[in-house]
Amino acid sequence: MNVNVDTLKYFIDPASMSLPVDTKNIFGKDRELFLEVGFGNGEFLVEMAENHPEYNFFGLELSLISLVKVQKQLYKKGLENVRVALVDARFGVRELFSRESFSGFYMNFPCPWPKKSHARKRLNDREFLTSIAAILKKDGFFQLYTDDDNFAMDFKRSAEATGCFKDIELVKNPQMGVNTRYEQKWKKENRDIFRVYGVKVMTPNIEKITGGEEMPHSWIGGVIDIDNLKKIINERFSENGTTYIYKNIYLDLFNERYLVETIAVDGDFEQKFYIEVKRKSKKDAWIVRLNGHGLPYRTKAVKRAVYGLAEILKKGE
Ligand SMILES: C[S@@+](CC[C@H](N)C(=O)[O-])C[C@H]1O[C@@H](n2cnc3c(N)ncnc32)[C@H](O)[C@@H]1O
Repeated sequence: MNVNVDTLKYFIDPASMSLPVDTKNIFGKDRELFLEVGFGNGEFLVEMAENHPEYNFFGLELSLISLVKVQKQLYKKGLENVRVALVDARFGVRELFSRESFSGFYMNFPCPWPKKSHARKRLNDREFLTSIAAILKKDGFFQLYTDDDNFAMDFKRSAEATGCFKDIELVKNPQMGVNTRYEQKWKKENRDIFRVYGVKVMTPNIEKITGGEEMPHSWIGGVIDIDNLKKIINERFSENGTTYIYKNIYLDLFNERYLVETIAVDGDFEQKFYIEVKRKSKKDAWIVRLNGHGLPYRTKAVKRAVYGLAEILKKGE
């Protein structure tokens, strides 16, 4: 079965909607809501959704293959109470949702990234646990399963450090499992399994890098100076923790426009996208705006890249 219009109903593209995601309306029915991060083959997400039609479930994944697989399963089973998005959970948990919108957070066998050089990829630092605390309701819970004792201990320590959770516990080889592919795999190898659990008591304040629905754009009257832009291709512009670089210029003669391939980085969140510079003959002006295909999240770096490009092109005015 290929992905079709029906399987796509489960897919949410948060970059193309105003944030936070309207979790009360995207399911059609407002029910208590649970989040799973890194659902992989989706055994847990699908089983939970099937066993609990009274709840809604949201899943975040980085792997497109996993996302497609899960959508097919949901469609086959006719489930209506799940939505999935392709997004890095570090960004997604912090940026996509309203405060206090979930009753529970699940993460099963996340990649442990044991190498020191990969530490930033581990989803168990204080920053990540603070983001989890922000989106959980009071008395909501987090639950982690992992085969990696260091990962489990760091997750627990980070949860404690936030001051946002109570009843935090780390249990070795708990009676109940989650029966995912990775749990089965590690159990076959006789590895120990760890469960970390905690209950939310306090909502922290989080500073988000997204916000507002505004689509950054700028008008330039008359002539633009493309030569000016060519001179700064691959130059790095940095300001207050944001960076942007214009990588390439493509001329689209047919549509009287340029597409400028751009990379924008907020902290360690990188996005690649196109800024469109299009002539509007009626106004005898050019508009500089985000290209609608593959819209990025409108972070500070993305907005600065759009307005910065307009300034560079204006030099020909
Ligand atoms: C080891 S697999 C576990 C899959 C499944 N939960 C299980 O127990 O079988 C880890 C999963 O997390 C996903 N993942 C890794 N980093 C992620 C991130 N930053 N955000 C969202 N998903 C991520 C991977 O794509 C992969 O599917």
